[in-house]
Amino acid sequence: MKITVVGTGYVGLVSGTCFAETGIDVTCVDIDKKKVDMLLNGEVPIYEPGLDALLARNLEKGRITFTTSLAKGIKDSDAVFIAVGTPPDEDGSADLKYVLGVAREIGRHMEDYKVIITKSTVPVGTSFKVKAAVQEELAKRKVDIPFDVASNPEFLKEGSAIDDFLKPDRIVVGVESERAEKTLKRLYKPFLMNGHPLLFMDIFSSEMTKYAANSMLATKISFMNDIANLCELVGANVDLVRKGIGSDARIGNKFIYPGTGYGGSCFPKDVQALVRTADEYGHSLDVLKAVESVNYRQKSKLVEKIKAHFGENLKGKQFGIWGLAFKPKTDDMREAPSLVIIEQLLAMGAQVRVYDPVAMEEAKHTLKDTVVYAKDEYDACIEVDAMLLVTEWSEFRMPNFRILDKLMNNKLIFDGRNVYDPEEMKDLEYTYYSIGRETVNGPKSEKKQRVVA
Ligand SMILES: NC(=O)c1ccc[n+]([C@@H]2O[C@H](COP(=O)([O-])OP(=O)(O)OC[C@H]3O[C@@H](n4cnc5c(N)ncnc54)[C@H](O)[C@@H]3O)[C@@H](O)[C@H]2O)c1
Ligand SMILES: O=c1ccn([C@@H]2O[C@H](COP(=O)(O)OP(=O)(O)O[C@H]3O[C@H](CO)[C@@H](O)[C@H](O)[C@H]3O)[C@@H](O)[C@H]2O)c(=O)[nH]1
Repeated sequence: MKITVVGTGYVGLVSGTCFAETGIDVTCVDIDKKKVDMLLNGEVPIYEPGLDALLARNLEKGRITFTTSLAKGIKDSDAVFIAVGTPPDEDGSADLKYVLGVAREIGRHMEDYKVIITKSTVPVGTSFKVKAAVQEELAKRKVDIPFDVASNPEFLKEGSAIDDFLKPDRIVVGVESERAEKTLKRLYKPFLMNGHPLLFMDIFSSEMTKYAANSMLATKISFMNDIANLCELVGANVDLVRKGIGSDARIGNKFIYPGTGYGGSCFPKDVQALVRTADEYGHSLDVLKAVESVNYRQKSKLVEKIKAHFGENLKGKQFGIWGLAFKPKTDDMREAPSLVIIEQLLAMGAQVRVYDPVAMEEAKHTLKDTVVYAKDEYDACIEVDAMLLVTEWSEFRMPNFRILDKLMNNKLIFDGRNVYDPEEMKDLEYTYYSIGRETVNGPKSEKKQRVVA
């Protein structure tokens, strides 16, 4: 079986490589020549754990190749996956120009039957726009080549993308013909052998499932951030509350970690796009509107604590930031909370030193020369007035506090991911702010009035 994947970003490259791993013959197409050249050399342009080795193996076996020519890429393939970006348009809706551009190009070049599958995250009804675009191009060519469209949203997470793809909780496929269903069943057969469910449904429901899934996960996070903020006010500990509610199987213990707000290339844009779609239908998604506003507020949470500690003017103060990427195990800086935090600190006159194990180069595109790029986490703390932990990389979990004590001007930490144990911070005599927990060794005015029965 031969397939083509158009777009070699996080989704296209991981999908293509994982399909190749099952023995399928894969051609990946991208308009970015530099990327294609790198990939042909076995160099992976993004940081995704395990991807280099998997790609190298499949390149060596000749099961995967890369090209900038879609015409060449789709020749003889049974299925074409569209996995290009769908960034937010000015009004928050998904911009479909890349997806529909690829659809038109497929229509211009296809010579035999294909299933054209939209893997990008797209609003309900987009697969039919893809169908119309292909049909239009075939009509211009005055040819009648049969094809089907299908929807197969992707649920992988950055940082664990390969595992998520090879061992998915489920595979969702929207189809409107038996022929397309048969092709996709064959394609996903190796995954079914491991017992992962393949859910066939109509195309509208499949497209909607992707937005509903991301919106539900974003809702859990914003809910927990709101509860964490209340925990601080009433003197409760959100870590205990999280464990207390997470052990109820109906709630579940995943995606209920409070922090500095959700970021990344998916949740912010997908929640926004679903709200926008609903508005277009005259339906207000009030829950999701609240999810967005809580998330917006949460990104300023650490800076609010800094303001309460130091006051509004941070001139002459220096801060060390640990972690820049929107989450650990990725170099993706899209919608990273660190960017909001740094912008606010700089606006208040502070100086900032930053360190991230893999996202420094990506971060430079946005932060340019506004910050000092440290060589490691300790270098980021030289003569700083406080350290801010923003991304919970595992290497930040057990720092050598004796070294930090000597480097920092103050023993002061603002932890945006609740990585450290407040009891240990107390023993080490740090002033320690975290999310949804009592401040350790904080100013006296911080002490909360507990409600006593
Ligand atoms: N990143 C994720 O974790 C993730 C997970 C699930 C779903 N998604 C969705 O998948 C889609 C892709 O996301 P991504 O993060 O992989 O995007 P990305 O920006 O990393 O990659 C998109 C790629 O498409 C290429 N491209 C653009 N136009 C093209 C064209 N006409 N022909 C060939 N290539 C073209 C770009 O050069 C780029 O390499 C989006 O809709 C996203 O919402 C992303
Ligand atoms: O309990 C949690 C879990 C996550 N986050 C934050 O949420 C954001 C997104 O994290 P995650 O979902 O792990 O990463 P993504 O790679 O953005 O993956 C999401 O977005 C993808 C693109 O649509 C989907 O495919 C995935 O299923 C979905 O989890 C990050 O900023 C995390 O820090 C929290 O604050 N608390």
